[in-house]
Amino acid sequence: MSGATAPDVPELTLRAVTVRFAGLLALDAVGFTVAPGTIHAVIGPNGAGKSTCFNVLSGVYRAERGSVRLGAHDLTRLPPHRIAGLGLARTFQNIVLTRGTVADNLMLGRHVLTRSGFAATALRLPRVVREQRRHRERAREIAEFLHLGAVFDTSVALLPYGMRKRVEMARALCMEPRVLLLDEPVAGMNAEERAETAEAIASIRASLGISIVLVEHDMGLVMRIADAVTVLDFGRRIASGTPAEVRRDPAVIRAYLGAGDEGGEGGEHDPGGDDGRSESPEESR
Ligand SMILES: Nc1ncnc2c1ncn2[C@@H]1O[C@H](COP(=O)(O)OP(=O)(O)OP(=O)(O)O)[C@@H](O)[C@H]1O
Repeated sequence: MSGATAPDVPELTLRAVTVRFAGLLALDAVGFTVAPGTIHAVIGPNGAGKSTCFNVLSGVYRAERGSVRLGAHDLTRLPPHRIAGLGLARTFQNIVLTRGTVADNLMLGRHVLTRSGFAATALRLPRVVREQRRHRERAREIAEFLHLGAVFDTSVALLPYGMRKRVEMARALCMEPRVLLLDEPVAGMNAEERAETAEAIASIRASLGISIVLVEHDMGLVMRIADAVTVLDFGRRIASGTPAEVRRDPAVIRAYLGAGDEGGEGGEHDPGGDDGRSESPEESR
């Protein structure tokens, strides 16, 4: 299913990560490994700890205990910009880009890779101009890869919601990450936009061979494109395995039915179990 893994994509490992907010254990000794070049989904009912996990990975929150490693690098105590510099790029759940053109936003993603300092840039030295041109060409390639080539010079404010979210994904890809962290990439999208985004995520993995960590409520999407799934509930890892394995796991079914009891129907938060109540991956296609 997956294409070749890029040669410099290392394993990403969380070991026994614990995060506490004023006595509440948001993550309780959670661990999992993202194998190079795979799509690894982190799922669970509301409040399970998914966003906390994401924020630990990207350096926004610091683990009280445990560790995060990317190959030989210990990321546990690094600030977000150092983690980004080591090749972890993230998208944000609630960001909706409103300013500049698609190109402007993608060039922001290239910023971490820009060598020229402020003075050289201000003076527009020839090597700076060459470097900028190279970055712009690469940004255009990435835009085309995500079917944004036709709107490269268009203001993002004029684009439909789903496309803006894809610009956000392209911006993260412009950082040339080895691991891409996607925080609810299809939240708020209609069915057509969801399908396009699922296709985009699968082709990022297949064509670029990078690892993808996906936090997502849309179970149809997770079951369809993830290689491995970690399930959290109340800050604990309650299951892990392939999509087929976790959707059959009694602890997972129990966790989601519990969430369904509190919040009405299981709906999109349902794991797609075999009990007939669930939205199956096939149904949501
Ligand atoms: N900054 C914070 N301060 C205090 N409590 C927090 C903070 N962030 C998260 N929490 C709590 O930690 C627990 C885990 O929250 P988290 O947002 O990680 O869950 P989630 O699985 O992402 O939920 P959702 O699906 O609703 O986004 C929840 O009980 C939440 O209220």
